[in-house]
Amino acid sequence: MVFSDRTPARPGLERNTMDSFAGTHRPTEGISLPEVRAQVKKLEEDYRAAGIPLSGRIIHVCHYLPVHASFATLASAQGLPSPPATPTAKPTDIAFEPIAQVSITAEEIDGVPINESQPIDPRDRWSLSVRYGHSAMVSGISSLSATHEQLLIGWTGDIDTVHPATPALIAPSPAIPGVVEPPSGRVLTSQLEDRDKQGLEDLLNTYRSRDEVSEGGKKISYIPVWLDDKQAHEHYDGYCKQTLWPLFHYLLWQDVATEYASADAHWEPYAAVNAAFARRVEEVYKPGDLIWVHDYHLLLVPGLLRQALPDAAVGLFVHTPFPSSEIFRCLPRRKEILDGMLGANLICFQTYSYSRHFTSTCVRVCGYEITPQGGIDVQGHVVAIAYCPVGVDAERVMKDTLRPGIQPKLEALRALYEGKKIIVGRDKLDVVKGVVQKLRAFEKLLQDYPQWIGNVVLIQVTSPALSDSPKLERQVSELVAHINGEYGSLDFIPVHHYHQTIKKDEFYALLSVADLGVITPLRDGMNTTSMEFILAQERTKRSPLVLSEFMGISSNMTDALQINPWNLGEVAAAMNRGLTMPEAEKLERHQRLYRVVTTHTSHSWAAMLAKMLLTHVGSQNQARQTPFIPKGNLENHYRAAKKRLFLLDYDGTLSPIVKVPSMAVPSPDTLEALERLTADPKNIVYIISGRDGAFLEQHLGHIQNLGMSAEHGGFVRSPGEKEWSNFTENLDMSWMAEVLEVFKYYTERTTGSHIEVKKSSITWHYRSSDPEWGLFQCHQCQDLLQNNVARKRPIEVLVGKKNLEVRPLAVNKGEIVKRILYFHPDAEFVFCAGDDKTDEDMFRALLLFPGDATKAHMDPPLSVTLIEKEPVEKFQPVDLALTRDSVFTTAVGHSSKRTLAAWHVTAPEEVVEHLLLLVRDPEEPAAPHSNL
Ligand SMILES: O=P(O)(O)OC[C@H]1O[C@H](O[C@H]2O[C@H](CO)[C@@H](O)[C@H](O)[C@H]2O)[C@H](O)[C@@H](O)[C@@H]1O
Repeated sequence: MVFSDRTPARPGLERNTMDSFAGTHRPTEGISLPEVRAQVKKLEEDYRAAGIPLSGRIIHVCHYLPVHASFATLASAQGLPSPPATPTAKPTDIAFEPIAQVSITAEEIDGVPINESQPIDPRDRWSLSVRYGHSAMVSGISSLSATHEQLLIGWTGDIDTVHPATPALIAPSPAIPGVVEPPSGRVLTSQLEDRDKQGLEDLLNTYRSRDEVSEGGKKISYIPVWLDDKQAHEHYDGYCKQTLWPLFHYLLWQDVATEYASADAHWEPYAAVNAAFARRVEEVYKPGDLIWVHDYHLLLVPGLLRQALPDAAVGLFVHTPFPSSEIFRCLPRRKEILDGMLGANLICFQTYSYSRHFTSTCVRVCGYEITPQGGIDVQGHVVAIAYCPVGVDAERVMKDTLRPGIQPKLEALRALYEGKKIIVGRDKLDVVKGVVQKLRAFEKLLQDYPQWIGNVVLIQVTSPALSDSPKLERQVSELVAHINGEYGSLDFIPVHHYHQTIKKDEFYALLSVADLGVITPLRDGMNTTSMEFILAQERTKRSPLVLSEFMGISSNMTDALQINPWNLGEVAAAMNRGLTMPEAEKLERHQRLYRVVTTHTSHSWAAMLAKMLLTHVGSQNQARQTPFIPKGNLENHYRAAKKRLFLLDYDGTLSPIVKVPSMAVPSPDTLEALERLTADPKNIVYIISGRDGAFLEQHLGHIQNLGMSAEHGGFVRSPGEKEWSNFTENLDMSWMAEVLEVFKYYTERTTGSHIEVKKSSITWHYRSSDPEWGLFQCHQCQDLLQNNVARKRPIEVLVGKKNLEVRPLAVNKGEIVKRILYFHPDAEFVFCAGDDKTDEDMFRALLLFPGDATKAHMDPPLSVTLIEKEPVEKFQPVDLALTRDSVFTTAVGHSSKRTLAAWHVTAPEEVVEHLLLLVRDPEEPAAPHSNL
C-alpha cells in the first residue's frame, strides 16, 4: 500500500494496519471490515479527545445520484398510455426497479389544482427509481451509513416524464457530433420551477436505499446538483466520454472517433459543471466534514474546494485507470486537470500502478517534487497518494445468487449445452473490453486444440455501451459468423452471442453454469464481473477464470489465469488449461480467489476511505499551518517604526522560478518596490541570495542604497557601497576543484543539466533534465558529496530547487542576517522573506524571542571578525529594539509548508505586492505595470 503522509506523532494517532490492507495481494493479509471500522472509531475518539474538530459526517461527491427521478408534466399525463410496469431500461441496467411511483391525472396537474385550498405538493409530481451502474461505489457508500452521517451530492441525470412519450433512451444529437441531448419525453431542468426542484429535494429527504435500510444506520441525505441539460451532456458525453475516458484507457482520440475535432472541445462545460458541484458542496459543508470526490467526471472539484474551503479534508478517488505519463501528457488541459486533482489532501487509485503513473505524471508534466514519503509537493502543499481497490458487496451478491429465478435458468442452460464445456463472457460492448480479442482467441483455441471442436461453446453476452459503436457491433457479428461458419455444423454452434441487456437472474445463471469465465479487457479500471463470477461459482462448479492482466482487479486476483489479451496464443492456451484443470487445483484457486473477493469488499473499501482521510486529517492537524501574512498588521508596524530592515531572498521570492537561471530577471514591480523602499532613509534593504555578485549587480546594482549578499552569505555589499566584502577569502577553497569534477561527472550523464560556477560556491542544475532521472542523479550526487567530499572538507551540500549547491561551511544566510541585526540594533521592524531551505537559516537567526522573552539581545556574530579583522571578543553584545510582533518572517509557499517563518504568502508576486503596499501612497494611481 502506498500511503504518503506525515506520520502523526501523537500517541493514539499512529498509522496502523492500513498499510497491510489495501495493497495486499494475498487474501490472508487483508483485515476484516469490523477491524477497519474499529480503527476508524478509535481514530475519531482520539481526535476528538485531542481537540481536532470532526463533524462525524462524510460528504460524497459523485457524478450521479443513485436514484433516477421522473417528473409528471402536463403533456406527459394527457392521453398517454399508462406507465409501464417496468420503465424503459437504461443501457447500464440489469433490471429497472421502481421504488415509488405516483399516478397523477391531467386534471390534478393541469394548471390550477382542482381544489385551490389544497395545492398539489410538488413532491407528488416526482417519482424515484433505482439508478443502476456504479453499484460497487454506491453499496460502499451506503454501508458507511452504519457508522457515519452522510451526504451524497450528485447530478439528477436526465429527468424523464412519468409517462415517457418516447423511449427514454439517449439519442445522438446532430448539433454536437457524438454528444447526446435529451429527446422529447424528457423534462429539461430549465422547464422546472423552483418549487418543482424543491419538491424533488423534499422527496429525496424521505428516500432510503435498500442498502441503507439493510445497514440500519443513519440516513444518507441525497442532494441534487441542478445542471443545465446541454451543459450536463457536453460535460459527460463530451469531455468525459470523448476526451478523458479514451485517454485514461490508453486510446488516443484520433483512434476512437473518425470525426475527431479537438481533445479540447467541451472543456468549458467540463469546468462549469465541476464548478457547479463545488458550489453545491460549499453550500452544505460544515467544518470537520470529510469530503470524498469520486471519479474522473469531477477532477477539478478538489482544486475548487481547496480555494473555497482551505481547511476542508478532501479525498479524491479515481475509479478509472490512470495512464502512463506519456499518454496523459497529450491532454491539452493536462496542467489544469492535475492541479484540480492536487487540490485534494489525498488521492486514491484502484491499484499501485495507477498511483505510480499519476505520481510520475505530476513530476514530469508539472515539475512537482516527490516527498520522501511518496507524497506530491505542490509548492509546499503535500498531497498524499494511496491506492485501495474497490470490491463488490459480496454478501449481497451471495444472496442474489440464491434468487429463486436463477435455478430454472441455470438448468435450462445446462440442458441446452449438455455434454459440452461452457465458456462464459459478459462484457459491455465497448472497444476496451476486448470482446474482439476474446473471439479471436476462442477461434485460436479451436485451431490449436481441435479436440474442443464440438465440445466447447462460448456464450458471450454483450450489453450495449453508452456510446454504441456500430462498427464494433458489425465486427463482432462478422467474427461470430466466421467462427460459427468455420467450426460449426448442423448440430453444433461454437459461439452464442447475445447483444442485449440481461436480467439479474439470467446474469447469475450464466456465471454459475460456466466451466470457465473469460474476461479479456484491453484496459479496465477494476471490473466487477470477475468478482461476481467467483461468488456465483462458490455454490456450483468453482470453475477457473481467465483474466486480462490489464485490469485493476488483476493485481488482486493472482490465482486467476492471467493473460495478455493481445497474445491470442497465450489466451487460447489459458482457455485450454482452464478447461482441463484438475478438480483439486480448481478448488484451491477458487478458494483463494473467493477469500480475496469476500475480504476486499465494497464495504471494507468504503471504510478504508474513511480511515485514510481521517489519518490524513490527524497528520495535517499536527503539521503547523503557517498563517497568511496579515496586511494591516504589517503596515501598522512598518509605519510606526523609525528604522526598518528588509532582508529579501531573490529566486523564488522576488522573482518566480523559471527554467533557465539567467532568465530570472526582476519584474518592473519588483524594481519599483526595491527602488521605493531604498529611497526611504528609514529603510535598510538587503537582497540575500545564493546568486553570485555579478548577477545581482547586473540586475539590481543600479538601485541606490540596496545592500546585497551573494553566494549564500559568502559576500556582502553594504548599502551605498560599491565594494564587496568576501567572507570566504581566508577559507580553504581547494575543495572547489574536487566538487567541480563530481558535478562534471553527473552533468555528462544527465542530459539537460548544467553547472553554475560562482566565486566560492558551485551549483549543479537539473531543471531541464528528465525529472525522474535528474532527481535520481541528484540523490546519487548528493550521497557521493556528503559521504565522501564533505566528510573531509569544510563544506555544506545544499539541496535547492532542482539544484544541488556546495558552499563553505562557515558562511550561510543566517550569519548575514545576524550581522545586519548586530549593526542595526535600533531597527524596530524586520520583514524577511524567502522560499527555500537556505532561507530557513535567516528565519532561524530571527527567532529572537525564545519562550517568554520580551527583549532580544544579539551576541557579536562570527562574521564580524572576518571583515573588521578584529577578534570577536572586541565586540559587545547589543540590545535590540525589536519586539516579538515587529519581526515578520515570511515563507513563500503553501500554508502547510514546513518552515520556521511566522507567516506565509503563496507566490513571489505576493511578496512584491506587500512591499508595494508599504511604499505606495494609497491615493496614488497604480503604475501601468502594476498588479495591484
Ligand atoms: O538564494 P536564492 O536567491 O533563492 O538563489 C538560489 C539559487 O537560485 C538560482 O537557481 C534557482 O532559480 C533558477 C531561476 O528561477 C532556476 O532555474 C533554478 O532551477 C533554481 O535552482 C540560481 O541559479 C542559483 O545560483 C542560486 O543559488
